[in-house]
Amino acid sequence: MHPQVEPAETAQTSETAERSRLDALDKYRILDSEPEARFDDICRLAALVCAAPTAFIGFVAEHREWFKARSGWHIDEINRTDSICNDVIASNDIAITIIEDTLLDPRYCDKALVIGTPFIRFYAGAPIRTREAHAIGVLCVIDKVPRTLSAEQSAVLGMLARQIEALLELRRNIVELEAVIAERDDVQGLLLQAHGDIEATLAELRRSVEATYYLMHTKANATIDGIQLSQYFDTDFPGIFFIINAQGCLAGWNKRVEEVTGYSHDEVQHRRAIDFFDTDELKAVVQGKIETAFEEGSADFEANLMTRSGVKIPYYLASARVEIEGQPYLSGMGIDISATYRSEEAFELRNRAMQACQNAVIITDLNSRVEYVNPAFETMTGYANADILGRNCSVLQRDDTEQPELDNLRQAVRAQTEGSAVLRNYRKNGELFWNVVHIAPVRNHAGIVMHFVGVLNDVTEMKLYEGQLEHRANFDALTHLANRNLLRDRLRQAIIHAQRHKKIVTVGFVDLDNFKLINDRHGHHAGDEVLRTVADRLKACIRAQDTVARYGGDEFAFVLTEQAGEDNVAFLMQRLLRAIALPFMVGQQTMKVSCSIGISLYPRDGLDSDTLLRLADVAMYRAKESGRNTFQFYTSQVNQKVLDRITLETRLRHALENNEFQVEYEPLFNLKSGLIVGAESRLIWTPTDSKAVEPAEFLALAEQTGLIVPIGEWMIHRACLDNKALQKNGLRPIRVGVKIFDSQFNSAGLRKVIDHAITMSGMDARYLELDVTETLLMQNPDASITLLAELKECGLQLTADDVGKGYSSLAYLPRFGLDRLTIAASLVNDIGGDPEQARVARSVISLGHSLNLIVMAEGVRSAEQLAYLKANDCDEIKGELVGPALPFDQLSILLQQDQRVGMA
Ligand SMILES: Nc1nc2c(ncn2[C@@H]2O[C@H](COP(=O)(O)OP(=O)(O)OP(=O)(O)O)[C@@H](O)[C@H]2O)c(=O)[nH]1
Repeated sequence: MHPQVEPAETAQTSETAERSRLDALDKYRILDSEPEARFDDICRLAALVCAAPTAFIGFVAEHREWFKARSGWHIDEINRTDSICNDVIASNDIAITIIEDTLLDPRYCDKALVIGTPFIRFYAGAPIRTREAHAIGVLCVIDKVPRTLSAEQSAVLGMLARQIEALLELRRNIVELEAVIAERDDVQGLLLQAHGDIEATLAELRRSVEATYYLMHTKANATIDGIQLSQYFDTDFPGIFFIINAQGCLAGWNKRVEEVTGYSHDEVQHRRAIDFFDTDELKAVVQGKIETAFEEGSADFEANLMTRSGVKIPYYLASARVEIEGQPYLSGMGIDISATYRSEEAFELRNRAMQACQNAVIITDLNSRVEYVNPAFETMTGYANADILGRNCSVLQRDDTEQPELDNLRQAVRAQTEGSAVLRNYRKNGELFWNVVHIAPVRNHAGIVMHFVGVLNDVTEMKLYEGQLEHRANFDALTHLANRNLLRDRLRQAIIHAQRHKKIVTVGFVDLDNFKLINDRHGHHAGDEVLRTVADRLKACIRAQDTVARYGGDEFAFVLTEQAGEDNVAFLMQRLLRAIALPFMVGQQTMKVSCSIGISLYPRDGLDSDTLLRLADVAMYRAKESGRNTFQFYTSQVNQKVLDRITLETRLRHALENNEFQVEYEPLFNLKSGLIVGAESRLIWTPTDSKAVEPAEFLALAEQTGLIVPIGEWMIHRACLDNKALQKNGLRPIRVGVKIFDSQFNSAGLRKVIDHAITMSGMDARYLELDVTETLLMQNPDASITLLAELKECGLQLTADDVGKGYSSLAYLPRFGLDRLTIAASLVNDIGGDPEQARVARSVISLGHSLNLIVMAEGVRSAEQLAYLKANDCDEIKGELVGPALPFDQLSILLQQDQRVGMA
């Protein structure tokens, strides 16, 4: 181990790795390339799916990050030192890098792009890697607010990065193929030349045959055996020349024969022609050729000549029969075709590179006529080589030639540059498919463009999938209406149009009234059905060119253009309210639902989409406050009221964590003994920065916002803990009553909350009394019966509050498993004033007793009321006459005194 040399080695290794990464990046020729539609599409889709305002595709070069495509950002490149993507590249991690809040990360909190435009708070980057696994770029989405990505969004981002890699491979294929095709063109030139040489050999052969005749006839005494013919053939011919006699032996030859074979004159003399060849098999072939030439007049063939030293040289050999002095001879010639062989091999090799390319390859001439397609092209298009050779490659578009992207390719061909396009092409069987096409000119060694090469990638499936993603990102799955994304987009477009043409845009915000109850009573499934019905009705009322959207939950919104004035809008709103309020069937049940609508107008109320939507929402709140099932235009007064409500809501949301709630207890007395038998808990809210807020003011808001559920839970815990504390102090045990609010009653998990409160406090459950209003119980009596039975299993006591106020529940009351009834305070109040109401109070007492329930009267203010209740056998009372609600300490003192209240 040499620890001291490690850092230097590591530095060197990373420097080498960086060098090869930069080399790999160069191979794609992507830096500073023209914008390309496909990269732009991917970028836009990444932003849409990840619901991010900005996305970009960046490539990290030596000193800079350069952006190939951007959505929602307008910078071409940044310094590498400012780049967050640089870290993604450096980590060489294949996973997506997510920085949920850059300001909380010391590596990024002071980066220029974090503290300045575009103020990156959230960053997610999927690396783009080469086939050798070098990270060269990143597909990123960024946001101005801290956040994260869902698992699905991460998966889509990764998949889009893979698409970019496939596009890059097309570019790299092109770069590699350009070289291959240029070499192939050069080799083809050599081959043509070699074939020309063979033609020349044959011509020379004819000449030599004639010359041999001439020689033999003019030099009457010449013997031809054993002579070197070169002296008679003063020629530049680079090949060998020979004469073979009837015995198959060399009778004459030129000097080249000895030079090529390495045999001396004497060795060549009378050597059989077949002795210049290697194997017996080959010798037999050559012998056959010689015999053919003697019999038929000529023969030619290719074979390896073997030299004296054993080297084999490929030769093209041709011979013709001649007669010399009445004797048959063969006059023959041969040329070395090693170079041709090599060229052919090279040609084959280049062809194989294109054949093996996974992407479809097409080579055309300068008039776009197809010269070559590889097997992948055949598989992709269904066109075999023979179908398409010589045809214009526009055959792939059939009649669909008006595609704007085709101009990119036409322009590239004209300018003899690279170009790319996303095209609708058609297979041989007529089926449409989507292609990414990248083309480039191919230059020969003299720099002249001879061909164009195109590489095609079938992206049909990807296009379909992207279409689905886009649909999902823009439309609501339940109702198929536009979602808030698309609505905002449409609203922005409508504003631009209205600005140009001096028109009005109407923005409406619709919220269903008391929709929660539908879910609670009939289940989520029925709720969904209601939402779908409302969506259909809204759509039916609004013109097709306008936009209706599901904004979220039970909220809808619409954007209307071309509406002439408020009167028309008001008329339409009335129609809308009526349409929504019509009864409809869900399963076997008839249902009704109403909605509240808020409206804002461009340009009167606001000039941008965010403001208009916010103000329509504000107006909708006002419509709710005006009693629901109505609409309201935005006005500044509306704004003030709603602002007050929103302020209150914000404070209420923090009240629990700020410990701003207390509980007070109103004592309950037994009418016979006069002793305290219970205490009714009451919630008090005193915000830290203001005076106490009236329960009437905040409880309704807590109900509407759903905050009542955690607040109610806290109250149950507090009441149990306080009551147990009294018992721990040795006081006589009493019941503690807790009112259950509507949302609490309907929320899942009330039983769990109660179990938890009882266990945590250690109080015996029988000292807990839950008070539920009769109205609430009767909203869905069957469901109430089930829930109350479940709650009773804990051992607690149940009281029906406000009995006698309205509902006639005689059939149900016995089935609720109650322990007590409380006579409605309004009835008690009327005792002494309205005899009829007093009689109703008396009936409630009899009814309770007939059901074996304890009956309590609340809100007792006067001695007269007390006397009446006592005379009619009411069991328990509370009210200002006998004692107000008290803080825990004072209740404790009161219990310590355990005084009887005079009940005379
Ligand atoms: N069935 C169903 N319910 C949903 C869906 N999305 C949200 N909700 C429910 O819609 C209800 C929205 O209730 P709110 O608008 O807050 O209250 P509300 O009962 O309509 O009362 P107001 O708006 O004050 O009239 C909540 O109970 C949500 O759980 C959904 O996709 N399907």
